[in-house]
Amino acid sequence: MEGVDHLAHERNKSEFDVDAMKIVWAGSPHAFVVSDRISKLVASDPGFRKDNRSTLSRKELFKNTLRKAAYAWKTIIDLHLSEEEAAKLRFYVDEPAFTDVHWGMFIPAIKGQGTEEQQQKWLPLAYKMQIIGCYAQTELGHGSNVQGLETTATFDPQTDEFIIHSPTLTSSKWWPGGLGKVATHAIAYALLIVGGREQGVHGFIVQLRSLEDHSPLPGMTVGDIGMKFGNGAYNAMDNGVLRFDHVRIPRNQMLMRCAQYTCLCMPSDAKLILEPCILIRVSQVTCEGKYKQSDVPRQLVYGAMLYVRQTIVADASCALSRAVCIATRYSAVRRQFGSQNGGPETQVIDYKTQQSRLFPLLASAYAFRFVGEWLKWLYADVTQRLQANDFSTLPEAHACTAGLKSLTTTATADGIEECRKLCGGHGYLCSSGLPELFAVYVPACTYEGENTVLLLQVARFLMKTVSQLGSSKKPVGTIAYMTRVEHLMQCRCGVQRGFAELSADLVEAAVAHCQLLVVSKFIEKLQQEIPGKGVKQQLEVLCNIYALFLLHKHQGDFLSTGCITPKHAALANDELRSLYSQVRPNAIALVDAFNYTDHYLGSILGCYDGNVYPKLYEAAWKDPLNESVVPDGYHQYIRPLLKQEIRTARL
Ligand SMILES: CC/C=C\C/C=C\C/C=C\C/C=C\C/C=C\C/C=C/C(=O)SCCNC(=O)CCNC(=O)[C@H](O)C(C)(C)COP(=O)(O)OP(=O)(O)OC[C@H]1O[C@@H](n2cnc3c(N)ncnc32)[C@H](O)[C@@H]1OP(=O)(O)O
Ligand SMILES: Cc1cc2nc3c(=O)[nH]c(=O)nc-3n(C[C@H](O)[C@H](O)[C@H](O)COP(=O)(O)OP(=O)(O)OC[C@H]3O[C@@H](n4cnc5c(N)ncnc54)[C@H](O)[C@@H]3O)c2cc1C
Repeated sequence: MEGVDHLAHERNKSEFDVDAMKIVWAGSPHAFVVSDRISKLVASDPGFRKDNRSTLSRKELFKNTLRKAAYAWKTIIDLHLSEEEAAKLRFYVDEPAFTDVHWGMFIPAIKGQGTEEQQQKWLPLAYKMQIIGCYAQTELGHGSNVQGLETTATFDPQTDEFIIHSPTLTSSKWWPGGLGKVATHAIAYALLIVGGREQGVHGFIVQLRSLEDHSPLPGMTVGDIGMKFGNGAYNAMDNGVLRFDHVRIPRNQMLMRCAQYTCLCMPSDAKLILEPCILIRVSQVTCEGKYKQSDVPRQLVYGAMLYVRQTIVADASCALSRAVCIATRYSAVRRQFGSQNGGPETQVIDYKTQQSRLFPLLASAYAFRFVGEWLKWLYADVTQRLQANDFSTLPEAHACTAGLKSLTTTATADGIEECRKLCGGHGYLCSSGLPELFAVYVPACTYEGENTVLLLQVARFLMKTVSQLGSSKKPVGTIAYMTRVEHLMQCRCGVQRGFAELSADLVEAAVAHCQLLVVSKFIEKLQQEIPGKGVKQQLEVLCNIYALFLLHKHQGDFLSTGCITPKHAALANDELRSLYSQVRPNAIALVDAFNYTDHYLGSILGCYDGNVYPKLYEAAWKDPLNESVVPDGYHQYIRPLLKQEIRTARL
């Protein structure tokens, strides 16, 4: 029944102002208007169609992505879209592509690490897409261990050039998105050697391909690294391999303004303005071949990763909310068992077991949204401090971005898979949208810092803080709570002693610290004024679910450390069940508040009108396998079997 809203009765049950919640979710009235307009623009344009993606071969998929990227760019130019609108358009086009890395890493790296002259030269080209960039850090042999990178950049004072070279097989660049087939330029990271001395890893702008015919420049061996997990949309991304054979680049292509901090201003209407505004020179190679290093922390060389990690945290809530929207709508449509006197069966969303798996994920989507907002603020704050030569909060900012990137991406990847299971058998169909969402999302647990490696960084920061608790240096900001934890105050541990041996436990402590951050930022959000009938109440319920679910899941830890009694644990569980009942009538409206179009969701199970079965049935007939009634291969392989002619058949 086309045009009928099968979820209307669910929407009528809701107890809060959905439109007001949409604004809370978007971040501001302005952000909502932009997001709403651009998502509808993309959804209504057949040029951005994506429902046929899963049937394409890799080559077709890749070419289709190139077409879409070019079409998106044309749309951006023709409609004179602002930077903010253009970013939203790329988001809603929802196709992993070289453009993600060009806009998300290449440009921010030049903005942050490039000198004024480098920015003036390269940024206009990159903004107009007259050059396309990638971010080439990882190598075949080393990803996590950045200091272990083997590519060399040796300064030649005779010619005022660097010689970029891959001395070993393992030094081949491996993984960078966009590198394989598209990028014309790279920010390549290499071990700097000046006057025979190694000076650590630095970034260099290197042209890879001719701007005339796209052929690799002399000394470059470059290609794609092959098919990736899931056979789905991420294969539209040309993750690449690159080997340098004594490639020469001018000295002025070393990124010498090493404070990679891009100023991120958020005025009250939360309109995002990205401006490069920090000028701290960490290191420099002069034409005489002198390496000059200033006394600012060398960690500033990792600033690009800090920036991208906070964008990944913001993105986690988008991916998780998308999966939760699909699973919630489908759970309200799907009925199994429980028919009374020939009446309808029970909606699976009414089963307590379904609620106890689904609603904590709904709460997590909101929780990650708000902690992502806060992390943007933290990043803006550390940026301003660095401007004033105040490096004191850099370790905290690193711990927060690394830890929250790890926590939110792990929970989101697991959550998407749980949503697939919550949809039963139909969740396994590509037309549910969930297999592809999982395949595209799950590498977020690895890229931009493998999640366990990042948690070890948080653990190291926590141990350092604990070791200083008795000193005059009082912990502030996100670690201020430590002074209130008595047994921590009595600890006298060093960072190194026993760290490796206890690292598995320390990683758990790091997760707990990050969870505390998520919960406390949700609570802080609720302390703000939140307009709209019933909106704040709904968020309070979700916040309590998030916190109590964690307490329930980790009650063993809470009980064994004496933080709670068995009675508390039982009370928490009772309260959770009651909170699930409070969410139930509002569940559909709470996912409607994400304001996702059917195009963006890309899921028959999650479609707005809940008209699932006719759509599933119709989609099945569109599968290429159904183009003929008798399949190709019948005469060759099936008939001989059936006719017992298999021994004589030519296979
Ligand atoms: C389809 C896409 C969908 C969604 C994406 C959404 C949004 C993203 C937007 C745009 C991105 C576009 C596309 C994304 C898709 C893929 C792109 C992927 C790109 C990449 O993966 S690029 C490669 C990333 N690589 C890494 O992250 C490597 C991880 N390793 C490290 O960071 C370091 O090597 C490590 C582990 C920190 C170790 O450093 P080191 O060797 O120096 O050792 P130490 O432990 O001794 O540390 C020394 C000291 O420095 C401090 N520190 C470390 N890092 C930082 C930092 N970043 N900032 C500040 N300080 C740092 C550390 O704490 C130590 O301090 P201490 O001495 O203890 O005081
Ligand atoms: C889809 C995708 C896109 C990517 N895009 C890019 C890109 O555009 N540019 C780019 O430069 N790179 C890119 N990468 C590479 C990515 O950044 C690295 O894969 C990532 O940093 C992890 O490094 P690794 O592969 O060396 O993992 P490894 O470090 O080898 O991890 C393997 C295992 O070892 C463990 N481990 C490693 N070190 C430690 C330790 N010290 N203590 C305890 N355990 C440890 C890890 O926890 C993990 O379980 C991409 C990767 C993927 C999957």
